[in-house]
Amino acid sequence: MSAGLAGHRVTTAGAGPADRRGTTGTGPADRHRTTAGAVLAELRERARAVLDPAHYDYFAGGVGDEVVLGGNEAAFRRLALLPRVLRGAPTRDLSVDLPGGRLAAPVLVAPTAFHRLAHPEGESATARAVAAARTVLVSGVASTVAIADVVAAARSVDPDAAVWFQLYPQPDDEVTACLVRRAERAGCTALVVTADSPVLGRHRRDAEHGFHDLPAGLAAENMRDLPGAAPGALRDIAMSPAVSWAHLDRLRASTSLPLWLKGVLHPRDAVLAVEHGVSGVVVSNHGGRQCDVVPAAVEALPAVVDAVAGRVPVVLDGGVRCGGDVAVALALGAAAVGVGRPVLWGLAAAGEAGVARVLDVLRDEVDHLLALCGGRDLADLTRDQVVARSAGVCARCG
Ligand SMILES: Cc1cc2nc3c(=O)[nH]c(=O)nc-3n(C[C@H](O)[C@H](O)[C@H](O)COP(=O)(O)O)c2cc1C
Ligand SMILES: O=C(O)C(=O)c1ccccc1
Repeated sequence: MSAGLAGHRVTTAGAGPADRRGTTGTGPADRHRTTAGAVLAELRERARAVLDPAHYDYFAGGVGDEVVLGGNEAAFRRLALLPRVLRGAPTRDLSVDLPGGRLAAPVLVAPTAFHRLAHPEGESATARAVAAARTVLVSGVASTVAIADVVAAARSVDPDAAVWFQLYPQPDDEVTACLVRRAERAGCTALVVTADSPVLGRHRRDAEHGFHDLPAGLAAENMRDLPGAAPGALRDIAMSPAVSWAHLDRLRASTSLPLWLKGVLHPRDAVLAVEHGVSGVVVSNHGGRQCDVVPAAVEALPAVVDAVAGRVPVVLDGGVRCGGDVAVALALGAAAVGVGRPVLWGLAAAGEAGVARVLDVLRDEVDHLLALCGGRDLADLTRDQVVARSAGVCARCG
């Protein structure tokens, strides 16, 4: 890496894999001019400009008064990292092994619905970008491309690409079982069960736009040809108000795939999840889309990490918008983070290349931060490095 600085040329030896890439539209020179936060904000604005306002607000919006929506990002701004010094390493290893796949960098793509609202190629474009970045796509049951085609798109880029399948347990066990078989047959390498949605959150923005249905030609393609519906017909994705640990047990018994539980905030639920045989826990408040009274995801993280006590990995999603957010979450004990909306903005703004850019700037910024914090690999980010900061210090967010 080299940069002109006050008339001098400053060179860093062995700056690591970041500088050998450049396949995703963010060349080394570009990296010196911008930040992940600025890139993600710009992509969001481009997405806002190209999307139907109802679709933009479906993606952007949250539940209730959107307290938690804003709180996820705000909570990261209140945390700072204390670097360790004189612990240098010429290169860094950002990879992480999780049940269900290896990530080249600790950022996976959280499940979000209806990617074809953002871009005509929908989840296929997302899957190709994620596979090229050698991380994991958690593909939602509410995808507008069938899961078999999502996995095929990922494997067209990398035959070893890992795609996980997210599902809501359906009130009819037979329907749930059929979805699991579909994910297995497609080649998914893990299942993610979302537990924070026994009922749907109430989204004011959707109500104001009258946005309740997908436009003609788009559908939740995984919901075709399921038990209880006519051939070719679509079933609705149902929420299950009576969902219980027994549903999780049946799911656990029905597949040999690693099972993740997503939407955990209470440490005792994390312990129960481990006792019920999950392979991993996702600390998440659904990006502020379900319950508007909960803490920020990063605020809930440390207690869950402590409760799980290393028995399974913990992933966090919600409000991750820059490399610093990733580093803070990892220092607090997350094995990796998920990003939701930034991927939708990249997809809407520039399709596959836009998603690639989101993943690339985040990975590059984490790599740079790890170097600044004296880390050789992600285990070198530890909780003692996280401290509170006074509010209002981020130039971007105020
Ligand atoms: C438009 C949208 C759709 C979502 N759909 C799902 C879904 O179908 N299943 C699920 O488990 N989570 C869903 N989520 C939640 C994400 O998986 C994730 O928890 C959240 O987006 C993370 O927050 P972030 O957007 O701030 O990164 C959705 C989020 C958004 C924004
Ligand atoms: O919009 C969401 O957040 C979500 O989780 C969902 C649930 C059902 C269908 C589509 C998306």
